[in-house]
Amino acid sequence: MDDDDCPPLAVEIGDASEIHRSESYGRSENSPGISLESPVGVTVITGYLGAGKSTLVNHVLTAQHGKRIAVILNEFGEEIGVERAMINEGDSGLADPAGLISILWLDDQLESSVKLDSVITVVDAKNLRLQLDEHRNSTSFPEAFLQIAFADVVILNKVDLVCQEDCGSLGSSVIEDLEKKVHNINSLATIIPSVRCQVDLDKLLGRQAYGTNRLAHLESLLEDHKSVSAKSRHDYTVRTLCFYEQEPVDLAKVHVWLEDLLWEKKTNMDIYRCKGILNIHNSDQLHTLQVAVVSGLGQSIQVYAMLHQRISCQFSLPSYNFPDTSWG
Ligand SMILES: Nc1nc2c(ncn2[C@@H]2O[C@H](COP(=O)(O)OP(=O)(O)OP(=O)(O)O)[C@@H](O)[C@H]2O)c(=O)[nH]1
Repeated sequence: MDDDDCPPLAVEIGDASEIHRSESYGRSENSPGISLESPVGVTVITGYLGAGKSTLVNHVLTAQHGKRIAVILNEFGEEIGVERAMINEGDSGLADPAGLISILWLDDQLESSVKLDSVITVVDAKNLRLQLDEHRNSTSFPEAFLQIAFADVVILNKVDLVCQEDCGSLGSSVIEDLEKKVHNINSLATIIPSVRCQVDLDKLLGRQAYGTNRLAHLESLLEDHKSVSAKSRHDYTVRTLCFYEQEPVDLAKVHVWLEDLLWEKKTNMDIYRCKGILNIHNSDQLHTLQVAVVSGLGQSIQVYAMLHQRISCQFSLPSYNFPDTSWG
């Protein structure tokens, strides 16, 4: 197995305060004390046709935030650079954010000048239901699933079209229902309802969703979704599933488990994204886990989270059979 093909390793957390000092969302003249050496954060904005991506970009570019922002447009049709690399991944490459994530999420040791910060998916509140329903008679999932599965933040845009006027009780229940649909696919995504993507940019930029050292953030994210569990064993959509283990785990066993799941594909499922925190035997440090996998088309699954040995997965099979989680 090449190094590149190796399963992801849990990363030891060093002195967190030290790490935070050297990390930033890009370089800002208004951020004294931030190292000029820190990589520039890259936020990937994705979403279905017409959902409001350009509207969001315009908002980001015109809002007063003191950050210096560059936009790279990846429009369909101009086969250059990153886009060509993604097209070569397969015919869904353009709308599936996985290809772009794999290009931007680089090993720290490569000392890249850019760093993947987070994936933001804009969805159209009016059409989301239709877009998700498209898969019913298909063997693969429409892009809408993948875009939500990879999202750290989902902007539920155009809520004005589903709740008229002041968004009374009927409107809010429609929004709650849509939020539920999104969380069924990806329970760890932060959902922000919006009109014309008018979202507080502090909630979008600099999230460090792929950071290996934001322990408190990751822990509270996972804790909030502790209740997510394998409720339905018959579900044909992409979804999230959680595992939780009380006792410290053996890192080697976790590696084998991940290998079976991600590389050997013993479950015959595709994994998109894993996040987690591990309490390892004989280690006085907690370990975090971040995985993003570029998968092919077809049945899909997403292992998402571990909280002290808790893992959640999004999956798409009529029944599932995860490798035994005896990590102790
Ligand atoms: N009613 C309503 N219209 C919106 C909202 N946000 C965006 N729009 C409109 O929706 C249309 C599509 O918005 P865009 O921002 O161009 O969407 P996009 O995702 O960039 O579109 P493509 O690049 O074609 O995929 C435009 O006419 C916007 O003005 C919203 O919250 N409510």
